[in-house]
Amino acid sequence: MGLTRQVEIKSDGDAFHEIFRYKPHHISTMSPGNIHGADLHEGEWGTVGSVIYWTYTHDGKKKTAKEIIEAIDEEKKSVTFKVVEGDLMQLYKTFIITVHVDTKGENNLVTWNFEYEKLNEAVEEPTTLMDFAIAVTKDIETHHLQQ
Ligand SMILES: CC[C@@H](C)C[C@@H](CC)C(C)C
Repeated sequence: MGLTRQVEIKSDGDAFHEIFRYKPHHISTMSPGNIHGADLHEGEWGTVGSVIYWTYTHDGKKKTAKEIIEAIDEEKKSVTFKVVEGDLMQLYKTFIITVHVDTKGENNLVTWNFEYEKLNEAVEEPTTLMDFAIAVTKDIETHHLQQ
């Protein structure tokens, strides 16, 4: 199962990619209502295999997610996170999040992609988490435009 949403940002696409690759721990200052922290548990920032522990508020509830960076494509400016622990694992067998920035045109197009398997048919599509990702995207854009 998959879910994809795209949103244009007016701020610099390379800077946006850098945030999710090298500085996810900066997002809590840019989107404090959504992201409370991103701690490096293993490896180095921005490397495949590194493990990041997120604390965030989604649907009004405090949640956590432990994610491994599974892939980084510098050329395509994409980062792929595999969720391995936390609230999402109570609903989904697997959950993979890819964030990609297309900086070709004069605008920058951010694409969020969720690939997931539900634990059972009653589990809903993660549309509110996608809304959350878009909200975080816009907060990062606002922060970068203010600089
Ligand atoms: C499911 C945990 C969240 C905090 C993941 C974030 C990107 C990896 C969020 C912005 C979708």
